[in-house]
Amino acid sequence: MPERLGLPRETPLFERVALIGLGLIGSSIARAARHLNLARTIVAIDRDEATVARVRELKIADEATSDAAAGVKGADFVILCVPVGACGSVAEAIGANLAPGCIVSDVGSVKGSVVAQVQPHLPEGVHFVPAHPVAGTEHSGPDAGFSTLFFNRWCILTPPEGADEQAVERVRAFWSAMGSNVEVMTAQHHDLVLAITSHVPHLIAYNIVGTAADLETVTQSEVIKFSAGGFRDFTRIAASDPTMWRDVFLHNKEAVLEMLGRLNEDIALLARAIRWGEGDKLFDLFTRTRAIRRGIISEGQETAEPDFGRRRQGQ
Ligand SMILES: NC(=O)C1=CN([C@@H]2O[C@H](COP(=O)(O)OP(=O)(O)OC[C@H]3O[C@@H](n4cnc5c(N)ncnc54)[C@H](O)[C@@H]3O)[C@@H](O)[C@H]2O)C=CC1
Ligand SMILES: O=C(O)C(=O)Cc1ccc(O)cc1
Repeated sequence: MPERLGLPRETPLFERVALIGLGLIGSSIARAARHLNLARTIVAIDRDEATVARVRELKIADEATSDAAAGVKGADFVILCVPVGACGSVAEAIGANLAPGCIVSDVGSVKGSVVAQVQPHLPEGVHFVPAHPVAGTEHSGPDAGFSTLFFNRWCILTPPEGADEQAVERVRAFWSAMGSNVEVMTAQHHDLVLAITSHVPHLIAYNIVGTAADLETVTQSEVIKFSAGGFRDFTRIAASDPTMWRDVFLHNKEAVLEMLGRLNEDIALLARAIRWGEGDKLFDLFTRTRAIRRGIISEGQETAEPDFGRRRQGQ
């Protein structure tokens, strides 16, 4: 049974949850929150009128509007689900309308920059608990979301020093109820770890697919025709949302550049091993990396299925 601060399922964790940005992540939260009764009322806010209209059609929220300042009125939990580069302007637009005691959170893939952008716009008495669900896909928009996206995935909270403990626990309870494993760390540590585990891998995917497409000897049809195995996996990642990923790189610049520097050194060593026929070096590395993959699989991250339905029936 996921943690719900000891509340029964009939009692929502929050009264009025305002989600700003109803793309993949925001719409997944809306679906999960409704399915698991985490909010009495869900307010969907998106600046794009077509998205607001689609949210109404999908019936994944109780209210839908493009007016963020009006939409957050009376909310006890507001989650920014917009690209990280938009968090500051959204916080500025809603700041004056946030009720005292309201918890503001986000889902951004970068944390340090989001804290720096958002914090100055939050009035006294509003609690900020940044979050990052380490779960997603290459798809975007309100149709891409699904209620089980966060099940058995990590969600990292990066509360600033001196953050309200009760607010942190309520945000933890929200993500735990959606099936996430919650961990707390500093924003700076988060940005360093995610630079190597997520941001640089995406950059490599964008790069390799771009390079293959640019190669004059490899025509478009051959890239597609022979894209079995490794390259095909890269094309999935490289299909991820351009706005979101542009913002990630611009807002986690230092950590990404640091990790890219390390990566370049290691690639130079690999090139050298290939040039000089040092097969043992290649074999040793590939053996170590295979063990890492097998470790990930045996921890069940790739296989576990959510059981929201069974839980709901108390089984
Ligand atoms: N896509 C993924 O796999 C993951 C994304 N994230 C983070 O979640 C956030 C959202 O990403 P997605 O849901 O994938 O994006 P998305 O592109 O599917 O949705 C973003 C939504 O935000 C809206 N939006 C943009 N600027 C806005 C503004 N100023 N005011 C109101 N609405 C605005 C857009 O109209 C769009 O509907 C990003 O910060 C991203 O870093 C976190 C984990 C995984
Ligand atoms: O689609 C994939 O493989 C992802 O890696 C999804 C993803 C993208 C961004 C995040 O901050 C977290 C998860």
